Amino acid sequence: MRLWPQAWGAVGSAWRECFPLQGHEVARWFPGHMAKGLKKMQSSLKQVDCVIEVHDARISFHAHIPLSGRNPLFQELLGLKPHLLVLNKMDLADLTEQQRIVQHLEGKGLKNVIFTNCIKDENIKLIIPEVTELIKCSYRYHRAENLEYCIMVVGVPNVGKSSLINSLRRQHLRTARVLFAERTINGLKEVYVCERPLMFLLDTPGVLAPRIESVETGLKLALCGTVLDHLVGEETMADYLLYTLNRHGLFGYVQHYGLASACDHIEQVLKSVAVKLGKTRKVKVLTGTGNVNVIQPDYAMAARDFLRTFRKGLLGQVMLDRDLLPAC
Ligand SMILES: Nc1nc2c(ncn2[C@@H]2O[C@H](COP(=O)(O)OP(=O)(O)OP(=O)(O)O)[C@@H](O)[C@H]2O)c(=O)[nH]1
Repeated sequence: MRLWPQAWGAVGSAWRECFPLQGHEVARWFPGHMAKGLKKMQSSLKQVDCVIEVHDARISFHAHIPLSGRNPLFQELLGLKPHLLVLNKMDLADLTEQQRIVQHLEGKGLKNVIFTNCIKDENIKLIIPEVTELIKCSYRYHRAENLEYCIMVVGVPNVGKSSLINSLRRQHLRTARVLFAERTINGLKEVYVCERPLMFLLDTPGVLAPRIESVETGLKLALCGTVLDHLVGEETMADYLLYTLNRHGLFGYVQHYGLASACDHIEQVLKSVAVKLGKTRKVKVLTGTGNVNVIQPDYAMAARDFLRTFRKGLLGQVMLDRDLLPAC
């Protein structure tokens, strides 16, 4: 829900112009355990006709950052394959500037882009015809004689790769009958998704670019559930979320939590959230007369709820990359 600040008595409020990023070590948030997954993907690429890269639509501008940064060979092979970019979770994204996003991505060489919602199967039917066309227009090397298509689905963790595969199966397989025994290629599961044309998708583990360009990018990825929240810190993430919502004029949180007004101070917001949810905790305080138990708002629980509510889309649709949109 988009409301203007004055609706909540915040007339004249100046929202923070920037978020304090110092003191955060982004490298620590993104564990380097992804090399194994990359290796499996790299060795399977020769048996693949097309790559579907899935990204979170809320961070569309980061979609041109190659997943494969560390491994030039993988990147090279990936570059030879037809490529479709799926910007998923469109239901959670503010797509007011969809046209400009698509133009920006085209400028970066990403010409085939489809926005999807895998929960409601929105735009899913566009994928197989697009992939088929891309393969038909490409050179398949030694696979030219092969009548079945093998598509690799890649993307950072939690963007909806498995959901996309399930959604494609829902849309294209009329029968629950298992027509093909499950196969694996280099340990990656191959899933039957379509009969005509005969198409299999290769599910891959979520893989992140080895180096995240900035703390702010790290925070955006974290808000999208790409890393475990506790590695970044729920309260830091909640603060970055509040900063973003206020800057974007998204004050749905005020109504959702029954706050008196919009506010840019995370501590105050989390306090109100905790009180509203009845989340308190006992803390021992040392006084002159000994230990006393004091009831305090549970800020950690409140931060978790704030993030969960945002991820369910209950605080409004957001484009986390809005600041990166090039000026017209
Ligand atoms: N709102 C919304 N949620 C989605 C959509 N697609 C997937 N999800 C949710 O996003 C979460 C992650 O989806 P997965 O399909 O497990 O993502 P993944 O990319 O396979 O995750 P990894 O295996 O960790 O790499 C799940 O809770 C899904 O229900 C979508 O289009 N909209």
